Amino acid sequence: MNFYTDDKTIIACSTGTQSNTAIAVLRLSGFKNLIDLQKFFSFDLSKTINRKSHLTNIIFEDKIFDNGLLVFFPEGGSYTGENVLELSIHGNQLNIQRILELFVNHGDCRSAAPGEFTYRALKNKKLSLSQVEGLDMLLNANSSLMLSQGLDILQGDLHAQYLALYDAYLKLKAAVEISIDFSEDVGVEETQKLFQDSFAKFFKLISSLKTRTEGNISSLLSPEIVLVGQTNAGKSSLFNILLKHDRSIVSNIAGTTRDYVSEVIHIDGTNFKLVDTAGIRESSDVIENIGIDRAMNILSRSFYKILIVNPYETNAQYLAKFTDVDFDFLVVSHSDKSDFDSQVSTVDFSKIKTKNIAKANFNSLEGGSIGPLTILGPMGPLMDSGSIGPDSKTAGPIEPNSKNLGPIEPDFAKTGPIEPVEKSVSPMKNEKEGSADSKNSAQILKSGSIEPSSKNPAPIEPKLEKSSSNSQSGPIGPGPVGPHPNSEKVAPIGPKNENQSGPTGPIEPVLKSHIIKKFDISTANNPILLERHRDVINKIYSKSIEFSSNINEIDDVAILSSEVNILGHSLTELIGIVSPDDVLNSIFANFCIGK
Ligand SMILES: Nc1nc2c(c(=O)[nH]1)N(C=O)[C@@H](CNc1ccc(C(=O)N[C@@H](CCC(=O)O)C(=O)O)cc1)CN2
Ligand SMILES: Nc1nc2c(ncn2[C@@H]2O[C@H](COP(=O)(O)OP(=O)(O)OP(=O)(O)O)[C@@H](O)[C@H]2O)c(=O)[nH]1
Ligand SMILES: [Mg+2]
Repeated sequence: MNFYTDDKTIIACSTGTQSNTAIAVLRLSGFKNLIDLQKFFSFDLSKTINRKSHLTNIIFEDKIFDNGLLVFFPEGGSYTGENVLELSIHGNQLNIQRILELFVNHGDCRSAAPGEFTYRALKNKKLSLSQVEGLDMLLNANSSLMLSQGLDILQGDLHAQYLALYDAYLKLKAAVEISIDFSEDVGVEETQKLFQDSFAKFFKLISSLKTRTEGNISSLLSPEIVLVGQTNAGKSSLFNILLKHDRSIVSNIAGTTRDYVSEVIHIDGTNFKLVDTAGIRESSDVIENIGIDRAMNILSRSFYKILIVNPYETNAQYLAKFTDVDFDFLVVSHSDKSDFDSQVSTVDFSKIKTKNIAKANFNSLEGGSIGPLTILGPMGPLMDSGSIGPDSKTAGPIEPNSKNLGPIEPDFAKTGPIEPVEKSVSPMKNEKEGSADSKNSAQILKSGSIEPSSKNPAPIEPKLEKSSSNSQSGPIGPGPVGPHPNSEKVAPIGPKNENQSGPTGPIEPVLKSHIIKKFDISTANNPILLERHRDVINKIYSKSIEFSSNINEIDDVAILSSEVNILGHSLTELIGIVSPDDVLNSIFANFCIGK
């Protein structure tokens, strides 16, 4: 952090130096007296009213450089905590450069390094470390989720929660100290109670923060929707259908490789990267495997995974490659063809794990249509919804795990994360249970997907719900061909659903509503988007579990005391009392000049 060492006056343009704009704001911070800058202004600086704007010419040695507004923020009451002068000038880039040079050459200033105003705000305790991280998130956000969380953090919400945790920690530490000093006077039982109470409060706070670190959070930061499938499955057709109404916001993503194409689509305030993977045309196994590896890579980091299968050109070996992938949607294309149903029945879907299935016609003039599909034959063990109606799994019972978070439960260590609701009842999403373990899956299915839930949400697309029944989607018998032990339970459209018709409609809004619904559910618990915070929170959480197991062996207070200190160290890291240089460096790495 060597460029932040002096306390010279710094100056920069805070409104960007890329293109000409109507107005640009220059900021100077750290000068001793405003009056010392008089030579640059026609306005009499002794008449300056703090934090009010004054019209002035910017001058030097009889030459007028520009006409603009100045605002003075006195030391202690400014963004950086130092004396700050803001100049709103005309935003021509040459004008900006000329005025910056004027101050640097004649005003005892130097150009600010990127992030230096904010660094001074941090140094002068105008911002906490996490507020700086929030600012970074806000300034570099690419979704409304990041914008809102960045602002929340900047405004100190998260910091306040950390302080509450720290406060609970100090009480816990006090309880440890009391037990060392007074345990004989107070009595073992009393001491233990004090301990447990203070630990319970602390643990409650850290647990609720920990739940916000669960799940694949990095996939939410720049969420990708990935289309995979064999050549001619219809991936590009679906890609175009989904992009159709988003052309204005569409942009090419830099860094895409030749083997996939991606575009940004904007759904409900969030930018998603829609990725069309290339079908593999080469006959060589080696090349095909490279292609599949790449698809796997993209899939593993993606937010929403769509598998497209053309039942007329399906290769069982290809499908078998994806048995470990948890798809969000399986779309069986070419539903417009006459012998579609019988063709579908020839495909072995038994190894595919997906949350939703639909048939689709990508070839229609109206932009593609989607409809319910019954897969006749063995179903994938983890499929839980056969139509595009409301996802049953989004509303099931919450995983029993979540109840285990009480502080002094004996088996914290086993306490799984509280998954977002969708995950908790969707067996395929339950990574901890091992998605390939059919025994586990069967158990989860029993409790998760069959139970009709009172919490079932309203259908996401009510108008689609009403649409006419589809002759191709008749009910199926109880796992007619399926040797799979779960086939009866997972049969998406069982014989009991006499009137099962499922919605039929345009593909674009239906898929988008599924995608946004998953995004809403995944972000409902306000996940902590800062990786550093997640790491520290998890560290504190596991240390507290270790700590809790020692509570009952209160005799060895020395150990307890040293453990509580270790806990304290991680906490100060979280709060930013101790900020090692590398932490500061990585936080400031993203800042631009003028911030
Ligand atoms: N013109 C301008 N706009 C801006 C900023 C700025 O520095 N200048 N900001 C910069 O990023 C953001 C706003 N953040 C700011 C935060 C604190 C203070 C400030 O003067 N704080 C004082 C006084 C507070 C008060 O009077 O309520 C302080 O905290 O002591 C100013 C801007 C966005 N817009
Ligand atoms: N009849 C009919 N034709 C379709 C349907 N979906 C796609 N097609 C046609 O199938 C062909 C292949 O579709 P694409 O969308 O290019 O397939 P892809 O999966 O992108 O194929 P690759 O890029 O080679 O991996 C095109 O001629 C489409 O018009 C459908 O639902 N019904
Ligand atoms: Mg294609």
